[in-house]
Formats: sequence, structure tokens, C-alpha cells
Amino acid sequence: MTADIRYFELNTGAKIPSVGLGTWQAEPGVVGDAVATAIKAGYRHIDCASIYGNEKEIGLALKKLFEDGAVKREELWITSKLARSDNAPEYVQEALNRTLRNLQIDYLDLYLIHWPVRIQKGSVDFNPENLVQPDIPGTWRAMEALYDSGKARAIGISNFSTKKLRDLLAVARVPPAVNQVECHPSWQQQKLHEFCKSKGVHLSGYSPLSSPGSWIKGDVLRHPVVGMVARKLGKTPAQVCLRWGLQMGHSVLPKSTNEARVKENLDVFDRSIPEDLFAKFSEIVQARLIRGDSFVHHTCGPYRCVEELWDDKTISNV
Ligand SMILES: NC(=O)C1=CN([C@@H]2O[C@H](COP(=O)(O)OP(=O)(O)OC[C@H]3O[C@@H](n4cnc5c(N)ncnc54)[C@H](OP(=O)(O)O)[C@@H]3O)[C@@H](O)[C@H]2O)C=CC1
Ligand SMILES: CCCCCC/C=C/C=O
Repeated sequence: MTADIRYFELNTGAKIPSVGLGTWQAEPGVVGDAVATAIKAGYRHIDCASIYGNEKEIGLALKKLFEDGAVKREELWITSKLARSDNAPEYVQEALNRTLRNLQIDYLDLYLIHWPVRIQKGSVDFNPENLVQPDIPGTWRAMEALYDSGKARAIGISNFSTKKLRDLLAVARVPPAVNQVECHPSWQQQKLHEFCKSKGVHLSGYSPLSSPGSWIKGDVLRHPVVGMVARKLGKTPAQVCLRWGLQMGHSVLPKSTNEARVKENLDVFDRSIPEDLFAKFSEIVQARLIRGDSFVHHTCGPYRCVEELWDDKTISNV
């Protein structure tokens, strides 16, 4: 196993940098500095979304970095995502244009349908009455038009189960390049991983540290297997989780707004997890952290329960 896994090649032929900076819950007032710190430290991939509410500040930071000559647009990989309230064919083009205006760029490297979920345009809260049946084939045709236009150089999906991905592949003219899903040593997505691999869809792992500081409060960084591997390799638990993702073949999107941790999370290319230690990760009990409970309801919207959202009868084996 070569230690240097800097890129993964997508089905478009493009190379996605293997470590991207996450920006969800990166607060206004600090997210711009985090992006600047990351890019100066060597990150070339920023994971954004309209729903994160911080694309304007990221755009300002990018503009300054370009003006100062710290990086060129073509050296960066910028992903953004179609919000749930824009998940309808007629809203897709304007949603992308809004994101491009906010980010102050003229194309995205990757545009994803954020969730297989639609809420009424203008909804801001989690009222279940706002949940609407999405027209995924229709939205995908609108995404394909963005791909054809060159404004989105790759298109993909996020939070799609194996079944939802299979259904999409059956109607897609342009196959999705990426499925961005929760993925870390305590939610390894084995079945989805195999399916994506068999179809040439790159799996990008979100919450690769299990989102420890947020309300999600995942604790994979404290798992004994992660700790043991970290001690043996002389790396931190976070670096071990990220390295595990890279060796699985996934790009990873750690979020940090702390300068030292931003740098720590990119320092994952000098050591591989050897096979005997890598095998230990199969002992880790699996549980999904981001269940999407707010997107299901016993009477409203298309999904009656989380098992229907994920097409999975065993959301967790805990
Ligand atoms: N498509 C989707 O639906 C989703 C996409 N995402 C994407 O994935 C990104 C990452 O996921 P996210 O849920 O943010 O969680 P992560 O797993 O990246 O964890 C982020 C948390 O870990 C802390 N942290 C960062 N680095 C370290 C470290 N080296 N050691 C210890 N703690 C650390 C951060 O705090 P601090 O900032 O203080 O360092 C923050 O609290 C998101 O930001 C977003 O871009 C996430 C969820 C859903
Ligand atoms: C209250 C439910 C929110 C689900 C998490 C959505 C995370 C999105 C990040 O991209």
C-alpha cells in the first residue's frame, strides 16, 4: 500500500483530491479563515453546501486567495450541494447559479443532490408538513444539463442508499460520479462501498471523524482499535480514521476551524495502516449517526421511517 493517496480518479476522468475541508457547522466569522488556513496548508478540496449558510464567506476567502496568488481556481476542487428546498427540476439551475455567485466562481468541480429528500420551497424549519415527494429522475436530468453546460464539471448525489443509487443509474444518461455519505470506522458502509465500486461511483466519506464536537457527538476517536493503531503508527486517532478512509478508497472530508487540527488532518500521507492492523477495523460495532429522522414521518412526505429513507432494515446493529 503506497502511503501517498493524494487523488482518486472519477468516472469523468477528473481527479478529486483525497482530503477535503468540510464546512458544515463552520461558523460565520471563522469559516473564511479556516478555508484560507487550509488552502495555505496544502488543501486543494473544499466541501461546501448551500444549506450550510456560509458560502458567501467562503467566496470572499477564495476571492482573496486568488487575488493574492495563494492558489489558482484550476488548482482547487470545489464541491457544493443542491439544497432540499431546491430538489425539483425547475429550481436546479437557479440554485447552482446562486451558489456560484456566493462562492464567486464560475464553475463547480462537483455538484451533488444533497439528500433524496425534498421540502417545500421557502421552508426553513423541520415541520414534517413541508416534506414533499422528490422527482429524482427529473432533478437528475436538470443536473445533467448543468454538466452539459460545464458549470458543474461533475455531478453526483449524497445520502443515497444502494437501492436509490441503483434506481438512479437505471435512468441516468450521465452516471453520478460521486455518492457522498456518512463513512468512518464505526459506519463503514460495506454494502454501499461494494456497490459503488462495482458501478464506478466514487464514495466520498462525510463525518470521517464521526463529528465529535457537534451535536452528533460521535466517539470513534475514542475507540480502542483506533487508539491502538494510532499508538503503533505514532499518529493521532483523527489521522488514523482519515487514513482508514483513504485506504478503503474513499475521499474524506474532515471539518475543522482550528488551525492545528486543519493541519493535523492533512498529515495523513506518510504512514499506511498495515494489513494486520487494518483487519482490526472489522471488529468495530457499526452504527449510523446521521439518521435523518427529520426527513421521515408516519404520514407526511415519501418516507414513513428511517428504514425507508435508507432502504435498510438494520439501521444499526447496536
Ligand atoms: N452530505 C451530507 O449530508 C453531509 C456532509 N458533511 C460534510 O462532511 C464534513 C465533515 O463532517 P462533520 O460532520 O463536520 O464531522 P467530522 O467528522 O469532520 O468532525 C468535525 C468535528 O471534529 C472536530 N475535529 C476536527 N479535526 C479534529 C481532530 N484532528 N481531532 C479531534 N477533533 C477534530 C471538529 O472541531 P474543530 O472544528 O474545533 O476542530 C468538529 O467538531 C462536513 O463539514 C461537511 O462538509 C457532513 C455531514 C453531512
Ligand atoms: C436535523 C437533521 C439534520 C440532518 C443532518 C444533515 C446534515 C447535513 C450536512 O450536510
